[in-house]
Amino acid sequence: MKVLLVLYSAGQHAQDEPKLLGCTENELGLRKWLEAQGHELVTTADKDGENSELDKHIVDAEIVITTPFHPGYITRERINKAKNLKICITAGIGSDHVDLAAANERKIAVLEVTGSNVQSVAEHVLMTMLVLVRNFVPAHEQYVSGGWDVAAVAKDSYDLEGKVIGTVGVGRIGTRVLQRVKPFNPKEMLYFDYQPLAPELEKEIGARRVDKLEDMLAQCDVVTINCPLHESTKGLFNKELISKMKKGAWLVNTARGAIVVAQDVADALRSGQLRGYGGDTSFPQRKY
Ligand SMILES: NC(=O)C1=CN([C@@H]2O[C@H](COP(=O)(O)OP(=O)(O)OC[C@H]3O[C@@H](n4cnc5c(N)ncnc54)[C@H](O)[C@@H]3O)[C@@H](O)[C@H]2O)C=CC1
Repeated sequence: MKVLLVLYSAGQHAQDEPKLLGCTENELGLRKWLEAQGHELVTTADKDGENSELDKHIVDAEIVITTPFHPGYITRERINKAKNLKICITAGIGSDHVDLAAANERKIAVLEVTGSNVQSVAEHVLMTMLVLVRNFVPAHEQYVSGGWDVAAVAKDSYDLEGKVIGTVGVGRIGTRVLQRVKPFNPKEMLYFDYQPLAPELEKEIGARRVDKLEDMLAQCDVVTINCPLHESTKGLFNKELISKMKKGAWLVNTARGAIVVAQDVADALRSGQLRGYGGDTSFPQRKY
């Protein structure tokens, strides 16, 4: 079988740290094993534009593996060209870089490594909440550039303690976020999801389910987005939904950039409707 691996190139960093597996140099540690099984492995970082290596090799590849960090976008056009494609694997979580409808029509299986980095994301969410609420970045920038106007920093610096925190999506990451927020003594923790938490877990965490997203947003000081990007979450946080949030709330979106409308977030930050926004992903994912 021909396996096409689309990863970022790490250069010297790959040599510095051989455990940095998600790069073209270290190839997820797959080459030796795949070749021993008689498969062909093609690895590339070149994924954009019609003449990319991805476009060249997808034509006869049977398996494509890519990551959300340097995603090879598997569009309908590419799927149409990929006559032998049987499996798209996401070396991570979130397969929105694949046109799922087109893959489904062709019966191409789309698989991901469920649970693979959920702790890292939950910690990242907590870090982002603290950094935003504490007004850390402006304070840091001010200090390293030689200034120190303490009042300018202090007037916008708060604690997580006593705040209402809500998550959109309470799957593997959302649950871990709530578990990590709990020791900070929030006033309340809320969640919006189609699926309720198991009653014992809900009780253990001390979170409350809210049936309507808008109702949850109206109560939250901090909102964290932990649902997948799909047809009904694309552009979900637009001007209208953001206007339903509590004025001056913080929004943390480590899920996917396209769940928010970037311009509407920027406008809300300027108007003060949002006090801060923290992201971890953008759309399209920024090039290296
Ligand atoms: N920044 C990063 O590096 C990473 C980001 N992610 C993102 O986080 C997302 C969630 O990951 P997991 O928690 O592992 O997935 P999961 O499948 O365990 O949980 C997702 C939850 O979202 C809920 N959901 C789906 N649509 C919803 C909607 N419209 N409103 C509210 N809830 C909704 C589901 O019912 C489910 O409970 C991934 O799909 C991915 O986009 C995941 C890993 C790394």
